[in-house]
Parts: sequence; C-alpha cells; structure tokens
Amino acid sequence: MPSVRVPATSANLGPGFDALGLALGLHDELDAEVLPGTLEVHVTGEGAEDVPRDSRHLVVRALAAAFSAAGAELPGLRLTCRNRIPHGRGLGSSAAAVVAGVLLGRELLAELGHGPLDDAAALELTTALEGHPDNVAPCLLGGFTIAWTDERARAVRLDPHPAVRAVAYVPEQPVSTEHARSLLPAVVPHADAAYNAGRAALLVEALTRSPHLLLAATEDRLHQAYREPAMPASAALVAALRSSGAAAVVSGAGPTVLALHVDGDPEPGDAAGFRRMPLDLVAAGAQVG
Ligand SMILES: Nc1ncnc2c1ncn2[C@@H]1O[C@H](COP(=O)(O)OP(=O)(O)O)[C@@H](O)[C@H]1O
Ligand SMILES: N[C@@H](CCOP(=O)(O)O)C(=O)O
Repeated sequence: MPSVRVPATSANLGPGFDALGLALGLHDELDAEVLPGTLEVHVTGEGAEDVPRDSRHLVVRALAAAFSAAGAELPGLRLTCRNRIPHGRGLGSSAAAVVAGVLLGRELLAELGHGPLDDAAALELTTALEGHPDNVAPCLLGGFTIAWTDERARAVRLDPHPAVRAVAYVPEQPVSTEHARSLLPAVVPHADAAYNAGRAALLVEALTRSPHLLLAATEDRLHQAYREPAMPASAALVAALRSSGAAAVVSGAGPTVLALHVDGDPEPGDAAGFRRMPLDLVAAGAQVG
C-alpha cells in the first residue's frame, strides 16, 4: 500500500510571485490502496469537515490525472488522508494534495504494471493541476526552489542558509487562492516589475548565503498590496513585523504571514488573532513509502 508524506510550502516569499518557494516542516500523510469497484476517502485533521469524500476530492482528482496521463483507468481505491496543513491559508495545502495524488498515482501505476511517470512529468502534471509551479516545486523537491515555465514547468532546488528560521502566523479565517488571484491586475507599472526583479534576485542571495539581507530582499510591489483588502489584518501584521526588523511577507496568496529571521536574533513574538507556528525549513520534499 503506497504512502506519501508531503510538506507545507510558502510561495512568493515577497518578490518572487509564482516563482520562489520554501518547503516547511508541517506535513500531510496519505496512503492509498486498490479496492476494486469502490471509492472510499477517509480524512482526519485539517479540512476534514469540508472536503468532499468522492471523485471531487482534490487528491482523487490528482490520482485520476496521473492515471489519465499514463493512459490507464483509475481503479477503485481506499484513500486515507491525515492532514496537518491548514486549508486556504497560503501554506500550500492544495499543492500538497495534488503532489500527494500524483505521487500515489505513480506508485499505484507501477504496482499495476504501467510505465513510469518520471520526475519532470510529475512536476509538469502537478503544475498543470495547481495552476502555478511555485508551491508544487518545493513540495516535490524540498528546500528553496526557483520555478519557471517555458514549454513546460521547470524548477531548480537550492539549500536555504542554515541560520534562517521561519515563523508562520495563521489566522482563523481562510482566503481562497482563487479569490486572492482575482484581486491582481492584468498589467503592472514597469517600475514595479523592475523593483521586484531586483528584490527577487537579491532574495536568492539572502536566503542561501547572506541572511542579513532578508529584510531588503523580501520587499514586494506585485501582489501583496493588491490583496490587502481581502486580508487587512495580515497586511497590518506584515508591516508591524517588518518595522521590528523581521522579514515578514504574505505566505503564498495569504492570509498567513511568514516571518523569516536569523538564528540568534530576537524571535518574532505572538500576534493577536493569529496562531503562531515556528516551522523548520525542510531539506526533503515529498517522501513516498
Ligand atoms: N488535503 C486536501 N484534500 C482535499 N482537498 C484539499 C486539500 N488541501 C486543499 N484542498 C482543497 O484546496 C482548497 C484550498 O486551496 P487554496 O485556496 O489554493 O489554499 P492553500 O493556500 O491552502 O493551497 C481547499 O478548500 C480544498 O478545496
Ligand atoms: N503564487 C501563488 C501562490 C499561492 O500559494 P497558496 O499557498 O496560497 O496556494 C499566488 O500568490 O497566487
């Protein structure tokens, strides 16, 4: 019975919209077994009260996409999900679900004697399901990833500097990524694009070699301000943490706030209305058992 452990991720990291991402030490665990003629979906933990238990379940949809990519029919299944990544908060729960589904699908396809789905195909398929590559890349590869798309999805993985620490501030109410993306303009000023290009390049240096540059490197003009109306408390927390010296950003499409700091500097403290979660940066991506 294949199982998979998939990490939460934080995308964008300020200036790296749809490109940069970090794998975090908070994992969903899932297993699947072939059960001819039925579909059973068992869910505990985050989202258990909300997600469908049939073919609309996101992991089942990703499993079906993996089978379809291999030209095979999805067999009857029992899927068990133990969820720890909060849904609709900007910590990559949907990316973790599609990565889990595609990797479980890959294992089941191999068990059933179908051809291999290689790593490039898994990145491509998960990106297509998620709509952008910046969460699925660190979920698959771990560490700190730079993702891009040309004729297909691509990513490189880097090791974050060992002194970088992360604290997530998770609010009670979700904001869907779909809604947060709908707030973005189709066109941005050239000066803002240039500003973000410089900061995103600097962030690669800051996260891997020069963490003292993190505050300057996490400035953004392409998405956070446009999303502020949907998450005013998160925007206020980003501003307060940044003025105290922490490199705070909206995590993914929000509304979680991610504060990066350097080991040895004062840790960012509690914030009213948010669940404070110190999270490790993890080297490993999804692990199949
Ligand atoms: N583990 C999961 N199992 C089933 N569906 C999931 C899972 N994780 C996320 N989803 C679906 O994706 C939605 C959240 O996706 P999204 O708005 O992109 O937020 P996030 O930032 O958490 O990825 C959930 O409301 C749910 O429909
Ligand atoms: N680049 C995307 C990232 C969405 O991340 P999520 O964790 O909120 O799904 C965006 O900003 O829309």
